[in-house]
Amino acid sequence: MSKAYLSLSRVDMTFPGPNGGNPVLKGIDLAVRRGEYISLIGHSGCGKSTVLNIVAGLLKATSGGVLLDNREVDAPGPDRAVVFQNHSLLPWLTVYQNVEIAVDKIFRETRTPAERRDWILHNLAMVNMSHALDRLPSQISGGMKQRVGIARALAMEPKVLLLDEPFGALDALTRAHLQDEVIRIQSELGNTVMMITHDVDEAVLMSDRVVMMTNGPAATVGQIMDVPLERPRNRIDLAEDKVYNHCRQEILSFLYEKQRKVEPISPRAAGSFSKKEKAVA
Ligand SMILES: Nc1ncnc2c1ncn2[C@@H]1O[C@H](COP(=O)(O)OP(=O)(O)OP(=O)(O)O)[C@@H](O)[C@H]1O
Repeated sequence: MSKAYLSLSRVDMTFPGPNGGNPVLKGIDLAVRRGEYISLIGHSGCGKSTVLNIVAGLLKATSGGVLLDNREVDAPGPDRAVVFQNHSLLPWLTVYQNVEIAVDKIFRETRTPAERRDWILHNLAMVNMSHALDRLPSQISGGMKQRVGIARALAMEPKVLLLDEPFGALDALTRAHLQDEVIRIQSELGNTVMMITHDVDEAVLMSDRVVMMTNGPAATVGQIMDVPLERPRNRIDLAEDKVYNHCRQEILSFLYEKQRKVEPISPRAAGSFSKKEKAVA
């Protein structure tokens, strides 16, 4: 593998708590190439968002470190843009203004107002939102809000795009549509992307590699799978593709055989189980 652009080395994370705290991550090692699209998949609560938040600089690892383009990550910064499952648009600003606020912050010193305006319009056009520039978030659909969030992230020209279940709250058709748009944009721009997902098909369809995490506590990287599918990828053709189905199978086997979890059927049936699932792996 060529030199890592983003690397996590021996990352441990223990949240404070009784009896020495809650060890969530243990010895996470991961090297991501420039322009690579990787997905993190694993059972609920295993620590995927914690990994992403450490890369974003929103959380500090208990030990170990993160390097991005040879610089240590120790705080949030504009070189890492995050898109969350539930959009984080400012409700009192229009679509245009929500992107403008990020662009002005980053490029105020280096680009003229006209250049910044063109850049905002360009990024909103890329996600097909040019028709709704003056609308407020309350006046657009969930899928449109996610598009604006993606445009805002892209407009920051981050070194890494961090996507935390970006399509998780969308209906199936909107989700498919937006996945295709992100695939197209990534192929045009060559972004380095780390995406969290629960969706096996989404992981295979979009990623160059899928990172499978073991169950917590003290979750780590259990397996990393290459997705050797040519790009551009077409979701309809892939349904019949042997390689695609093999990749799906590999993830399913990891999640439901090697890292199987038993979930209580209902709180009443759960008896003395804690709210979190009980791992039996
Ligand atoms: N700030 C925090 N303080 C204390 N514990 C936390 C904090 N953030 C996460 N945790 C705990 O760390 C564990 C992993 O959480 P995390 O959100 O990273 O998992 P996840 O794999 O992203 O889950 P999901 O798939 O359900 O979103 C959980 O047990 C959670 O309660």
